[in-house]
Amino acid sequence: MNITVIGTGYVGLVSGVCFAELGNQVICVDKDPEKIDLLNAGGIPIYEPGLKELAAANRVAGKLSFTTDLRNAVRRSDLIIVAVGTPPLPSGEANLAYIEQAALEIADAMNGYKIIAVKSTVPVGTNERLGSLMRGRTGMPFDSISLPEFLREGSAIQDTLHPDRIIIGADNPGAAEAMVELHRSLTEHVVVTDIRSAEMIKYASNAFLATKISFINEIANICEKVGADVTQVAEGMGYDKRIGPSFLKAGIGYGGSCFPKDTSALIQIAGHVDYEFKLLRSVVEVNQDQRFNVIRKLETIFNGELKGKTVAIWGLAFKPNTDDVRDSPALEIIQHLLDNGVKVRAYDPVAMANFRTLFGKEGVIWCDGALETAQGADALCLLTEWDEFAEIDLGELQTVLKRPILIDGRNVFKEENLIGTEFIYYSVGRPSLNQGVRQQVPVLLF
Ligand SMILES: NC(=O)c1ccc[n+]([C@@H]2O[C@H](COP(=O)([O-])OP(=O)(O)OC[C@H]3O[C@@H](n4cnc5c(N)ncnc54)[C@H](O)[C@@H]3O)[C@@H](O)[C@H]2O)c1
Ligand SMILES: O=c1ccn([C@@H]2O[C@H](COP(=O)(O)OP(=O)(O)O[C@H]3O[C@H](CO)[C@@H](O)[C@H](O)[C@H]3O)[C@@H](O)[C@H]2O)c(=O)[nH]1
Repeated sequence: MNITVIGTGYVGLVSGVCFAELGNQVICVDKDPEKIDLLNAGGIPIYEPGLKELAAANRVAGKLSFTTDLRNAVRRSDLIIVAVGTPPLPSGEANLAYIEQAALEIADAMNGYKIIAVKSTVPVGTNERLGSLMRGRTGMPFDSISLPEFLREGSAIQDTLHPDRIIIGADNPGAAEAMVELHRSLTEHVVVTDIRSAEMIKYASNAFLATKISFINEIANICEKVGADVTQVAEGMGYDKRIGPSFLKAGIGYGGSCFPKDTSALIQIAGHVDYEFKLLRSVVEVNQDQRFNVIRKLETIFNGELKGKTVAIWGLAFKPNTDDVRDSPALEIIQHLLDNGVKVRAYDPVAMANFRTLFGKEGVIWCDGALETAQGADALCLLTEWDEFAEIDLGELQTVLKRPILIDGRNVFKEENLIGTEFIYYSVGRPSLNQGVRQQVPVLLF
C-alpha cells in the first residue's frame, strides 16, 4: 500500500519504518523541519534499539522517505495514518489541538478516496468528531479507522512486528477489510470492532496495566510491614493464568508519556458522562505516592534530616532502553530532594540531555558515569533498572560512596549480590534485605 504517516514521534516513526519493512511504500511527515532534516541525514530523533538500522535499510531500499510536505504526501497515498501527540491538558483531558489541525490539513490535501487511520490515543468519540471536521472541509470521500497503538518504548520494533493483537475500529466493512489485509502477516489476533469500542480498548488496556502496577506496589508496601517478599509474592501470583506474571514488578511507580496521561484522560472521559471512576482514581493516587517511598526511606535512614546530605541518583528515564523522560518519577524525586537542601548528583546512560532540558533547573551535579555519580555521596538511589547498574561491582561501589547506603527503587539487586558487602540496603517490598542482609524480618505484633 502507499502509506503516509503523520507525526514522527515514537508511534509515527516506528510504524512508518515497520510498514516499510513489511513491503509498503511509506512517507513519514512531520511539521518539525529539524526532525525531518535529521531523519533525512540518517539520524533518529529518539533512542530506540534497532530503529536507526531498520530505517536506514528501508530508506536505501527506496521504501521509506521523510518530508514536511504533508499535502504532497497525502496526495500520493491511499492510507493516511495519524500519529501526532495527544498530550495532557492541565485538567487531565487529552489535548486534541494537534490531531484536529492534522485532520484539517489532510482534508485540505485530499485528491480522492483515502482511508484515515488514527493511531494517536484519543477519547471515545474523537474519530467521529474528526470525520465531521474533515467533511466540513472537503467533499472528497474517505473512511475513518481507529487503529490504536500498543507498542512499548524500548521494545517498539518487536512490539510492532509481533503484536499481541491488532485492533481495528471501523464503520465501513471494506475499509476494515483493507486494514485486516495490511496487518494479516503480523498476528492471528485481529479484532475488528466499532470505532468507539476501539478507542476505549486503548484506554482500558493502559488503565488495567496501571492498575496492576499500583496493586503490586501496595502489596509491596504491606510486605514491608509484615515481613513478606513481594518478588516471591508476584511470582507465586503470576503462575495463575488468570493473573499472569507481567506488570507485577513493584518499584517507584509508573511514569512515561502514556500511563499517567491516559489514566487521567480516562477519569475525565468517565466524568463527562457522570461516572466517577473510583478505582482508577485510587490507582493514580497510589502511583503518585509510591515514588516518595524513596524519600521516606532516606528520611528514616537520616533520622528525618536530609539537609546538607549528598544523594546520588542512578537513572533518569522512566524505564530502561529509552531516552524518554516524560513524567519520569525521577523529576519529582530530584525536585523534592533539592527543595529539602540535598545536594544531588545524577546520571543516566542515555537520557541525560532530555532530562536536563525537561527538568530545566540548576542545582543538580550531572555526572558522566555510574561510579563517578556515587563518589562521596551519603546515599545512592537507583531509579531506573538499566543493565549497566545491575552489572556494577558492588565492592567497588562501596568504596567510592561516603556511606554504603543503597536504596534500590527497582529491586535490581539480589541477596547474593549483597553478601560480603557492608551495604545498608533498602529495596521495595523485600524487608528481609533491608538494612543489609544480616537483619532479621520484623516481628509481627497482633
Ligand atoms: N509513545 C508511545 O510509546 C506511545 C505508544 C502508544 C500510543 N501512543 C500515542 O500515540 C500518539 C503519539 O505519541 P508519540 O509519543 O509518538 O508523540 P510525540 O509527541 O513524541 O510526537 C508527535 C509528533 O507529531 C508531530 N506533529 C504534530 N502535529 C503535526 C502535524 N499537523 N503535521 C505533522 N506532524 C505533526 C510533532 O511535531 C511530533 O514530532 C499519542 O496519542 C500517544 O498517546 C504513544
Ligand atoms: O511491572 C511493571 C511494569 C512497568 N512498570 C513501569 O510502568 C511504566 C510503563 O512501562 P511500559 O508499559 O513498559 O512502557 P510504555 O512504553 O509507557 O508502554 C505503555 O504505554 C504505551 C503507550 O500507550 C502502550 O502502547 C504500551 O502498551 C504500554 O505498556 C514504566 O515507568 C515502568 O517502569 C512498573 O513499575 N512495573
